[in-house]
Amino acid sequence: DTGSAAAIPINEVDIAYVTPVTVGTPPQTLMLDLDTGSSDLWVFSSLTPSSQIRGQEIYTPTKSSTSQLLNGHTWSIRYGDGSSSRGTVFTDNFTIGGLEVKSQAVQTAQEVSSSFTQEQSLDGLVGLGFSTLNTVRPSSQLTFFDNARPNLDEEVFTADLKYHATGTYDFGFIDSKKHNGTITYTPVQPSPGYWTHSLSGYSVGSGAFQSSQISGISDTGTTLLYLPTAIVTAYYRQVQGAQNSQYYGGYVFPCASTLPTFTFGIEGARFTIPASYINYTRISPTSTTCYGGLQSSSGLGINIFGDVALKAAFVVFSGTNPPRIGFAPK
Ligand SMILES: Cc1nn(C)c(C)c1CC(=O)Nc1ccccn1
Repeated sequence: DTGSAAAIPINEVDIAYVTPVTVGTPPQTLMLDLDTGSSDLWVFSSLTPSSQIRGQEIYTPTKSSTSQLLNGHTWSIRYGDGSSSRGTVFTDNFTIGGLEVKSQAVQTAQEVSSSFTQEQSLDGLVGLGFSTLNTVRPSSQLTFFDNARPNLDEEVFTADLKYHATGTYDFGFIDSKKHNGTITYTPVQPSPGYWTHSLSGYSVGSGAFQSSQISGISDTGTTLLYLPTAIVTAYYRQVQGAQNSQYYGGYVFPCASTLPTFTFGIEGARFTIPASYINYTRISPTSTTCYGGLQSSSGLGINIFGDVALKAAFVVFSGTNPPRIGFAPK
């Protein structure tokens, strides 16, 4: 089997991407954020207090003839940015881009934090990390990818995220039309459950490539690129008027600044992030101060290769044994 579905930016700065999925019988369509940085599949639902819903579509298990309560099971997740959700669990038929998993664990939210309520175009998440991270108790549940894997033509899914445009997620095949040239693979450390791998180094603008192993996670559910402070200060040193603002919680600069590109290495391959991706957003609609798409990871305890980096490549998440991740130009 294979599947292919759109990755649609939810706002004009690509803060997140959503993908249409269907749950239940007859199918209920929701727009979910496919997130390689977590492993819970949760949705806004008929069990979510209406005070916490602002325009999201919901899954109503009682309207589905194929839903089954997973008795006595609950879940609770907190993301690195402080957002959270929790609730109960049903199993039901679940499809992404024509690929169906029967009896997928669908985690129904009974509480979501304010940042999820405020994200009106996001109806939940599909965790595509390793199932070891799943928070359902007393028995943890498998991700959509782990459930689909035995039926997939190839044990892979790919992310082709785009800057200010709709891209695709493919399951079970590598679409050669979506990338130019070779896919460079590098090993993934599957513990504790993120797609953890190393960059082989970086360069700023036309500067020399600095070889250094930088370990981090490729996370489609995180907007920006978070790297060690030394790298980030070297980058913004090239930007007139840039500063690390306590007030705004990161590097800001005059929107009219000319930003350098940022290049990262995967083994011997090089991927260049255009300056436009790093000129992320104005700090407020009328401001001439802009917030950077490259920020320091020092407070996070982990480096995160989020959408700002991933949209510069065609990315193959390979569930083979051992797992690996591949990057190709596009
Ligand atoms: C670890 C981390 N620290 N900080 C500042 C960020 C943004 C992260 C990553 C993160 O929280 N990603 C996320 C959030 C909600 C849903 C899915 N993914």
